[in-house]
Amino acid sequence: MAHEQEECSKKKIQYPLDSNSYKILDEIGVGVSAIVYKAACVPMNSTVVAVKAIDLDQSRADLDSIRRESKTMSLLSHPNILNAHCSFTVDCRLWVVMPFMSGGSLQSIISSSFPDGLSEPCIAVVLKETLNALSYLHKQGHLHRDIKSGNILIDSNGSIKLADFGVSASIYEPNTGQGGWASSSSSSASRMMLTDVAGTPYWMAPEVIHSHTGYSLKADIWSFGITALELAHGRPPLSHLPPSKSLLMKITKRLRLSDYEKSHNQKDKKFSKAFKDMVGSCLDHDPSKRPSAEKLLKHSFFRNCKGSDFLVKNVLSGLPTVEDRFRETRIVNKNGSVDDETEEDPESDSATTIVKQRRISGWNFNEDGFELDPVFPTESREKQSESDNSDDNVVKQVRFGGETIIQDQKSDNSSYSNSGSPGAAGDDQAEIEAGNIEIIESESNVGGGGDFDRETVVGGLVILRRSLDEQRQQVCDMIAMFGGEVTREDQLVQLIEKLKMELENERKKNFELEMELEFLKLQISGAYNSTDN
Ligand SMILES: Nc1ncnc2c1ncn2[C@@H]1O[C@H](COP(=O)(O)OP(=O)(O)OP(=O)(O)O)[C@@H](O)[C@H]1O
Repeated sequence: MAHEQEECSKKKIQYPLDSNSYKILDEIGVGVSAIVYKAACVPMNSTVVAVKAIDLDQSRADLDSIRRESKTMSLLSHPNILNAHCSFTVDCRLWVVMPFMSGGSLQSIISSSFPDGLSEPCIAVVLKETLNALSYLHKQGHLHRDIKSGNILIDSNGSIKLADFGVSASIYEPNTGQGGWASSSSSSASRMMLTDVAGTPYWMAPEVIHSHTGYSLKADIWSFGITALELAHGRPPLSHLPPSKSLLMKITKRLRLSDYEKSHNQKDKKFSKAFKDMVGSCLDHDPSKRPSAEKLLKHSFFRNCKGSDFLVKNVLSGLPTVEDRFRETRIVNKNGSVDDETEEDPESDSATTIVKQRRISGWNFNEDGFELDPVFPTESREKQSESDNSDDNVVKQVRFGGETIIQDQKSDNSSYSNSGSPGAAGDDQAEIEAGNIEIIESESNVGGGGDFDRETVVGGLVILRRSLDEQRQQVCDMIAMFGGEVTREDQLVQLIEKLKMELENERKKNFELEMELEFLKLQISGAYNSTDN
């Protein structure tokens, strides 16, 4: 297919815009919708470059927005930002030609050679250089939106560059083609808000996931904090779960303790107070309380930071080449990857204790443990639940597949005793897999003599069904939001639900009118009787 002329920075050397000028040497990485190659640019003395071939059919951004974005990015210039040499299309792929960073990404380094994370002085150098890039970007009014170690690249001399602006967006351009904007009366950059969901789930700030509230530059600071944890532990929090599940759990703000515990296995690792404090400030749930990139640079953690030579000695020396590392990961993945989305949770089917199945209403950064810690539903609710249990109540557990939900007979509205918030029953269903419904009695709570209260259980199941319907609706909305197709069946179910609601409203209206009519009739007959008398 014909190669199109694309943007190329005027100031830079003109790299050829046809694929024939590049000799592919090796595959060095894969992303969600791209393959990265090491290549030689033949007409330019076979200069080694990296070519990222983005599959435009799979990419969430359309070609226009990628073009606009790469044009904007080519105007940026900073020693810690990786600018592309040029880009052009080859069939249904966009080729982005960029400088080859021989060390590859920090993600590829830790996953191959530092599975438990890097040392603190090394992390400080990497993060400081990344912050330099972020501070510059933010000053120019740009969000990166995908800060993670996979997008931090290192060269043979230890220099660090932030890459991958595939999902980055400018907060000065009201329409980047990347998504919607929440209106703002002020043109101030810090107040501008983006509203679409972008980035990679594990690193996403809460406000990006709950995108209806809008988010801004501080979303990058959250991801920066998660990246710090990733570099320290070797993996970001919740990474033992497939991304979709981690995203869903953040949306519903619900985790199971057993899920959490699996990721929390490095308690003995020690980190400095300054590091913990710096990361903690980035992971504040309130974006306005997170420091700016510029302010972070002044944090004591970065005060006696070493230089790039330190990284050469302590990270790069003895490291296999980026292509060898990539080959290795491919072999490991072929022999059974732990990140497999279809991986079964071994605990989900086993009879785990109720404590393990306790719901978690959110997560907070724990400075001491240097991790995200689970937050349980408020104490008053827990106590209420405990006292209800001791009150000779029959507590039923409704089990869906591997999930157990404790149902309290005395609960006001037959809701679930472990709901974190009012009306949260719908949220609880996020992880419930449709399947065998089993009603069992809690062994520790059969004070009521093991009665089987059919009414309570049926009431609970009706609520459960309603919340499942709501959940289905939410999932459909999410699929649509991510550009996926909602099946015909789902569309019909949605239509039926809508019609049901309309019917219900009409019934309610009719009932009210009938009551009014009855009332009027009574009034008229009363008035008639009194005139009669
Ligand atoms: N310019 C480059 N020089 C050297 N290696 C690179 C370069 N760009 C990317 N890589 C390697 O290729 C890998 C994949 O990069 P890519 O940007 O496609 O994926 P990612 O950022 O890890 O994932 P995602 O698609 O989710 O953003 C990186 O982890 C890195 O090791």
